[in-house]
Amino acid sequence: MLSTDSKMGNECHESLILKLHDVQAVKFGKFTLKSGITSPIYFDLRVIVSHPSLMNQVSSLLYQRAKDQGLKYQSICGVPYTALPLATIICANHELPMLIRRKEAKDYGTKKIIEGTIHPGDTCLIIEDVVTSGSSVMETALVLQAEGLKVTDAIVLMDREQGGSAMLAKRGIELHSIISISGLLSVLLQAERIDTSMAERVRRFIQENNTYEPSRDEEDNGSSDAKKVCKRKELSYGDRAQLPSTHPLAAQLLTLMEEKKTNLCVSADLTACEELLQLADLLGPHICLLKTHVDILQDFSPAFTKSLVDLALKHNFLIFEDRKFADIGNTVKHQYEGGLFQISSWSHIVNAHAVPGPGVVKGLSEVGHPLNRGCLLIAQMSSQGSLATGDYTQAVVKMAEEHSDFVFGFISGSRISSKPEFLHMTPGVQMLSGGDCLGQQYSRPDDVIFNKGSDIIIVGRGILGASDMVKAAAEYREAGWNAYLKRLNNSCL
Ligand SMILES: O=c1ccn([C@@H]2O[C@H](COP(=O)(O)O)[C@@H](O)[C@H]2O)c(=O)[nH]1
Repeated sequence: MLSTDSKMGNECHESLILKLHDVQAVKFGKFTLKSGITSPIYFDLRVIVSHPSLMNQVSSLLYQRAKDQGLKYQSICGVPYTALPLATIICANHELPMLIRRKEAKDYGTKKIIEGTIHPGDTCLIIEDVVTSGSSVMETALVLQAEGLKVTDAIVLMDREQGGSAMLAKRGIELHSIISISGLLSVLLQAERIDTSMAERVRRFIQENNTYEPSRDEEDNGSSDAKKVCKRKELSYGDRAQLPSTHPLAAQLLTLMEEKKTNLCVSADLTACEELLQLADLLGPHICLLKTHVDILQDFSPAFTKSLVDLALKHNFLIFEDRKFADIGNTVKHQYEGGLFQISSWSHIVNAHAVPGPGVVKGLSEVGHPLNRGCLLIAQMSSQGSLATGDYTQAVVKMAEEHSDFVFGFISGSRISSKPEFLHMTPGVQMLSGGDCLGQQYSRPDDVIFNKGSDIIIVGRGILGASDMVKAAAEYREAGWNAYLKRLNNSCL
């Protein structure tokens, strides 16, 4: 048993998930869907109308999610029918104007398709119970848009993670979900409502039945995000290692990635040194980087760092201490070089927030540059509500470019610099998108590497929480590498 909090996401909305199972809003077995496909899982959220406390709980979660996301909207519309009463509760409780979409226009009287007062130019928030392909949300959005309303976001109780979010994103609507299918399965598994074989069957079904089909244009160029950065033929990791402007440590990393055929960084968030060393030895052949949080180790000793460095040499990976320095230059110098951990003596890579200004990089560089160490700047974060966006992210890119003798890349959700000498590393990666209950948000390896143009996937609980960590690491490695190859093959001239 690992001493990590790898099952942390499981208590998320646990009581709600168990209640939904109690009232049979989620069922397991063999169900023939409208499309003719046989599914091992079935959702019928309509039943919750008979459970007022559940209706209240779901409505307040939907409202809270919009609030947490900082969404600005003037009205709310529920997708008919199940989400209609949910939208009503939200609007009544918070005195918000509601719009009702009719499924068919009345053939008498006003012939209206939307009931309520429409103010063209206003933003309307869509509420939905379950999203599979996203088509119901889209239908409602189109009707609202035809009336001159803006639709930028939709909140859904359950995302089946079968492509709805990608389809809606392509059409300019961001989908925010309360429960992901992965979170639901973990809770029901832990509560012994289902067994591992059922959970696996559902996971496989979800993965194999993605409804989102990228357009020809997307297939050719990556998604629209990737298209934005695809201005010339993409260089391979190996080619980028050879560029004269590439930092020597970045060159070493890019070279070993090419040699080992891996762009996987494992986030070894464990609290016991021996377990961490065992993990490094076990997963070493699959990874290019091992990321640590040395300050969560309960039994840290200098001997541990020596053993870790030996394993890095044995398996040819680099060590990245995710220290996130964020103080004035003089202080970070001491934090990096001294104290109990003496990070600069064993960690090839560290990272820093840009908040303090360039002094933080200068301070770290005074220690790290003579040792041939390198630094990543945190330009974006995977956590919900992160403030590292927009102009801040751009300012971080500028800071990196101005200190490229020490800074060689970013922690970011996507490629944010077009300079091939910079590396992009993305945390918040799991096989299924979703999140934990403390704000972590997950994207899939393919999305991160192929669509968003990042270089390295950072995976923690997706691997640490698996019953067979080596198998899981091999799967993430394959997914990340295949996405990279797909990107190379699709890059434009
Ligand atoms: O924006 C960020 C920056 C760092 N992290 C770190 O990555 C891992 C993610 O662990 P998971 O178990 O895969 O969620 C963890 O060490 C974070 O401190 C991040 O998640 N997001």
